[in-house]
Amino acid sequence: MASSTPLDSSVTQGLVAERKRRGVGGSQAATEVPVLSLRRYFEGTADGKAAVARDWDEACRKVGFVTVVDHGVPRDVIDACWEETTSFFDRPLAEKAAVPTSSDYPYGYIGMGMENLQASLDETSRNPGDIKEMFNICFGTAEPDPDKPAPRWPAQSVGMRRAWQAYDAALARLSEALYAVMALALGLREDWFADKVNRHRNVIRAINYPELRTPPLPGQVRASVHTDYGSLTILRLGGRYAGGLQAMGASGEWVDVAPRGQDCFVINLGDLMARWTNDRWLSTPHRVVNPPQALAATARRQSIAYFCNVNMDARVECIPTCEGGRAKYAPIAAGEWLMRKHAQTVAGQLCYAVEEGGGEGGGADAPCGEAARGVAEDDAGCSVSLCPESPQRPLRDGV
Ligand SMILES: O=C(O)CCC(=O)C(=O)O
Ligand SMILES: [Fe+2]
Repeated sequence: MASSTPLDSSVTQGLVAERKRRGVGGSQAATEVPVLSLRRYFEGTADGKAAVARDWDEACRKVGFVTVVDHGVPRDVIDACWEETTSFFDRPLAEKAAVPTSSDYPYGYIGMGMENLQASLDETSRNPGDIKEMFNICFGTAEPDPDKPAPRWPAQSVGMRRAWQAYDAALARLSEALYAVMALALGLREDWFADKVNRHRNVIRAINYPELRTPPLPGQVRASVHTDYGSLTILRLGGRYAGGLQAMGASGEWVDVAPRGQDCFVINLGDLMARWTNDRWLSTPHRVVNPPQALAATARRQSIAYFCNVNMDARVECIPTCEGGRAKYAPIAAGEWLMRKHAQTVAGQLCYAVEEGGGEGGGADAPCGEAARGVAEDDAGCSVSLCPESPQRPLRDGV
């Protein structure tokens, strides 16, 4: 089903025009996200691998999204991570927010309304923040990576650590297979990406989209329109209402990305892969719209995004097989691009403090140490205080 809403139609039209200007391809009407089985890749024959690579190439040229089945990630690993994540989000706000995102730790907890993904496309965006809360972690690799901060966990999270670590290991293996598929699809040696990801900064981002008990603010959605920043994103979707994810087609039409069956991952490419491939492959704009009004009060949604990020110092420049006569983008260091985009989406949002029950104790320190104002209560009786500079409103009263 394709749809568009008037509220963000100017953003959509801007994206369509900008992509036309850059000569970005894609289907005129991307009606469906293709389904791709990785079985033949894992079987290991040259023919099977080449067939998977061809299908991958076609999906990435036309849509930028692909649903992957036969992915090799054990079901119990996925389920354990999923359940630990739901339990985490059910905990009191003060516990969740005890590990906040900050300028020196770009992972951790990001609360309701604290991120506006649309600002990653347009820094001047003053949209209300997205209606979701998140917890992010980056495990890194066994290779030395001195600038990488160690993972920070909330208190009493032994089960969560174990489950998330297992998920990270399994998804990192899947990402290695996908980098090999991508290399073959681009006519490169199968291990072409290996030395660009041996110190990868893959991130698990768990997202809770709570039930909507009161109407959202005008223009406020679960996740505003954006493109992902890195190389690829491996998404697991679910909850009582798993719908809402939409991808933008070449003419600005919005297409529902519906997960097929239970055991699949929805995968989309990010900006660095579009730059690397000189826009042969699409970093497709997408968003998560709100559930229909009639379902909103029970429509809790959860997703776990696994963002595959290459080495921070990897130089991303047009892959020779993609040049086609002219490289469109200047080379860029992957880390620089990723951190710039992340900072835009939480600009002015990092200065929040949390106090349990409105009183003392148990709360996280305000990362910026500045006086805060604008307090709202969450379900667990916690209060969230926003920095005076914050351009966006606290949303605890909006959900
Ligand atoms: O939750 C989803 O389905 C998508 C989230 C997303 O696009 C993102 O966090 O980049
Ligand atoms: Fe995304």
